[in-house]
Amino acid sequence: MSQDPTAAPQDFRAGFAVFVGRPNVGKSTLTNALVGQKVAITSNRPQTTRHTIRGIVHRTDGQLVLVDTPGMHRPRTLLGQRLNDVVAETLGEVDVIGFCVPADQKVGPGDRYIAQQVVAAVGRTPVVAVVTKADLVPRDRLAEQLIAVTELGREVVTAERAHREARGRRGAAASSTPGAAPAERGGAAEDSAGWAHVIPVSATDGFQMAELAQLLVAMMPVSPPLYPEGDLTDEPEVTMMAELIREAALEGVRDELPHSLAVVVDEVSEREGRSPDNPMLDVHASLYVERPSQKAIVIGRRGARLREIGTSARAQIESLLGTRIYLDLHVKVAKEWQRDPKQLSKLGF
Ligand SMILES: Nc1nc2c(ncn2[C@@H]2O[C@H](COP(=O)(O)OP(=O)(O)OP(=O)(O)O)[C@@H](O)[C@H]2O)c(=O)[nH]1
Repeated sequence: MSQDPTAAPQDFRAGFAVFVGRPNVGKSTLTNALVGQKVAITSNRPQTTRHTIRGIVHRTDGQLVLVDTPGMHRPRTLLGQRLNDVVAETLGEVDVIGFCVPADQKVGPGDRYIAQQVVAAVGRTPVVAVVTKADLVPRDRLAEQLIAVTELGREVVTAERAHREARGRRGAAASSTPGAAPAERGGAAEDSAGWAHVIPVSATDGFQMAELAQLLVAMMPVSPPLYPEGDLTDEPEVTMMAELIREAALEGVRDELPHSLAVVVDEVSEREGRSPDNPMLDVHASLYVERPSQKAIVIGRRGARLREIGTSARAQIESLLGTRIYLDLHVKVAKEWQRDPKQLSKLGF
């Protein structure tokens, strides 16, 4: 990255943040709203975000690199297990974690499970509880939710602390060494019993978005910018294309397809003989499903659904790349691929 570190102010802060939470709580929308451009994929189907996609927030006082993770959930298949491994790995590499809970749903076992996982995984990384979709509830219900989320933080942090003490303070010795000063950054599991902050936001109407960005930047370490200005995402375009195709394929399908659909972009090539100011890309992609019945769903009657998927994905990819594309889609059955490590690796999981 060719950034001149001397150009940044001395107290500039930069680092990584991740949003975690149940599927559909608004993590991708939040990332997009903070970054100001569509980088992660949103849809009203749970778990469209499978790959880690980063958006970068550039501010005069700092830079936030947002890592968008898949929703954490209880592992059921090997795929579920891998998703959780990715989440745990990501948690270990960031400077702050945003634990997202929607304002319009009661704090439930799913939220508690994730809160426990986060607190158990992070050690001294601060956790900010973000109450999303604040626009969906009246003020009094928002206040109740803030109290419930604060209470959840106290509960899981206290329990985790007790658990660590019971294990003979393994790993805690370092943090109690004078000078280690985890208090400086408000480590959730170390200092106060609870989240470092609790903040309500709405990504759709912009409520508290600037405050959230400021809060997160303030929690970054002092550092020169990590990426040059202008970079909105460093996710390879091919992955973005696959995500857009996957999103189009899931749209309007009500069964279990989300867990059974993977998209691989097999080839991208420039169409020959086009003028340089009007180029065109040929994109060949495969949609992998688990069973022939699912293949039929994706293809639809006489290929009608697959054509719709192609049209919708093509429009999205064209607007992403700013180039005309020809999109060629094939649907393939990869039997039980969710449980087969070899297939998983082939598909990039
Ligand atoms: N009213 C309202 N809806 C929101 C807000 N943020 C997200 N949504 C909606 O909630 C749904 C889920 O949002 P996503 O951003 O895809 O959720 P996610 O947590 O990234 O979901 P996964 O990718 O499944 O983990 C979408 O239909 C969004 O439009 C918000 O602030 N207000």
